[in-house]
Amino acid sequence: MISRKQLIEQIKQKKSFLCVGLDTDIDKIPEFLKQYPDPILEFNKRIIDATKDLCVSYKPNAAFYEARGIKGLQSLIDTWKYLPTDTLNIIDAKRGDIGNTSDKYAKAFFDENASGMSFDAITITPYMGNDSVTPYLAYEGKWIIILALTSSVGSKDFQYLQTGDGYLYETVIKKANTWAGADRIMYVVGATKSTEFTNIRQYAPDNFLLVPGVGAQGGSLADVCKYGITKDCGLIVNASRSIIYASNGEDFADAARAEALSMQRQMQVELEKAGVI
Ligand SMILES: O=C(O)c1cc(=O)[nH]c(=O)n1[C@@H]1O[C@H](COP(=O)(O)O)[C@@H](O)[C@H]1O
Repeated sequence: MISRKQLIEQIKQKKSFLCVGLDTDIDKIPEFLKQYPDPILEFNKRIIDATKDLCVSYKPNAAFYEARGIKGLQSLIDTWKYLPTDTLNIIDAKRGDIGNTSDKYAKAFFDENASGMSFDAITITPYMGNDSVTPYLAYEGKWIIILALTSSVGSKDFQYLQTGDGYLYETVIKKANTWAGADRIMYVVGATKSTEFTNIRQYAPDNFLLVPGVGAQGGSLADVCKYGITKDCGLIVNASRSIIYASNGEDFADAARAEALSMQRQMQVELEKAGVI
């Protein structure tokens, strides 16, 4: 469990707002790891060991684990057990369903006694509304991270539709703000949408924004910070492939560290510029 205050402290201490995405793909990890009983877990452990002083968050994407069935679920559980307790550990599950089903998703990812996992935060699709979100909020201290404006090309299909109250993504933020405060809700905003950050900050001045889309998707960290950083930082920037697959040789963990270090250094500059540290 990690509170807003603890998250901000971590950011100041590590001079970083990096989230390392554990989108671990059996077809992309180094060959030599295949000798281990669970190559995915072995890969994740080494990535975590190599980056944990440089990042404030980890985000395994559930799809990469679920795609492997029972083996994958076990890797996810064991990865969760290995995650540091002081980082914000996000399950990127992008769930959303009617209340009693959401109850079960919340149990699956937040209740260690039920499932063997208890992440600090979960990504949620908001389109089924209030009752699809409230079951997660029943878990005290846990975060929900609502998709607002995604990094994907397809974001224009729905998120930019005019609702009469602005774009649909703006309506999502305004509505979700009535469900809980900035100590429980974060919003996903893609790094590829950096020019929208000024606008988004009007509706979400204090919320942390989870920002994927730098690295492999081409978003710019400098632009994200220019428009989105706040006095408390207010940003968690995710990179998955550009860090974890920086090399697919025996040096993969060192290469991941080098990539994470380069991002952390840029983040330190931005934190200093914004007066956060
Ligand atoms: O919710 C997310 O994390 C997410 C939202 C979004 O708008 N775009 C996006 O890329 N993501 C996720 O962020 C990660 C990005 O991975 P890389 O492009 O490899 O850095 C993937 O796990 C995506 O599923």
